[in-house]
Amino acid sequence: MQANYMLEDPLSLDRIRSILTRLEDTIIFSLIERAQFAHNPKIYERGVFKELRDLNFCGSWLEWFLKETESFHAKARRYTSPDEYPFTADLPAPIIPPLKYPAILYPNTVNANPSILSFYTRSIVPRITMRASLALAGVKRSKGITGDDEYEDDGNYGSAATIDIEVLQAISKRVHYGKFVSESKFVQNPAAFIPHIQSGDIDALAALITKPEVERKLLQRLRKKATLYAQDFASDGEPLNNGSKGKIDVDGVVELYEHYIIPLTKEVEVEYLLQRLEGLSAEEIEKLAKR
Ligand SMILES: O=C(O)C(=O)C[C@]1(C(=O)O)C=C[C@@H](O)C=C1
Repeated sequence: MQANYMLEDPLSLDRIRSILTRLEDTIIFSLIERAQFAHNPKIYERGVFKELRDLNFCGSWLEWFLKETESFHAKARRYTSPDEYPFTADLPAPIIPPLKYPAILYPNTVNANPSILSFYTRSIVPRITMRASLALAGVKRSKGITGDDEYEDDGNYGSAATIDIEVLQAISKRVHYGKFVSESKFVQNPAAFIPHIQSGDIDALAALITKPEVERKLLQRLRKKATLYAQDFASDGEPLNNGSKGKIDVDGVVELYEHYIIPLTKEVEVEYLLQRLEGLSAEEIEKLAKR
């Protein structure tokens, strides 16, 4: 959570959207970092590393990195914050008492991390690392090394997984902010949502939370930002026009938002709404509807 979040209205939609906008920068920059390395598909497959099997760890290299990193962060109470969601379970307890956060969200069990991990490793990494893998193929071909697999593997398993975690955490935070967006929309007009929550009408809820104009502007802004951040600069700070395609595939970044991040945020928003009345009495719901 932002340090000043207690001072402002935590459910102001403008404030929440400004956090989503700031997270765009974090996501683009971390994708640029990941794109410097080859795909390294080996780090996403379970049981490949003998060294992990020797540690009795049966997950992938990335899963091992997640477990180790999140265990450490959990001790520093990272996951007691309402906008932080770990990818692994059975984490250690914080060694210092949790901060007291005001209860802004309605209690819920919505967690999109399994979907995030799956689309990131299966679709995003291969897409954004294509250039690094192709460059590596050029080097290996010139050295006379053959074999398609080798083109995708630069051996930087630690660096790649470290950045993967940064990207995953940033996407996770962004997607789960959908809960705050949803709560904000719900409290502005509970009566509009309540009948559809009660009938479990997912399409009607999705229609209520969807704002096409906000999405259109977001994608436009994202393309501009990604184009700018992908630009290479000469030592004097002038943009380099050397025919290089830049540090990242801009279309890939826009597609990531269009096809995964925004739809998943909307899914989180709808799932959150579906749980929004759980445990409330008929009288409490009626009172809410009249607000
Ligand atoms: O800003 C909102 O109102 C949101 O719900 C967030 C978001 C997004 O993921 O960026 C999702 C759905 C809307 O159609 C517009 C944008």
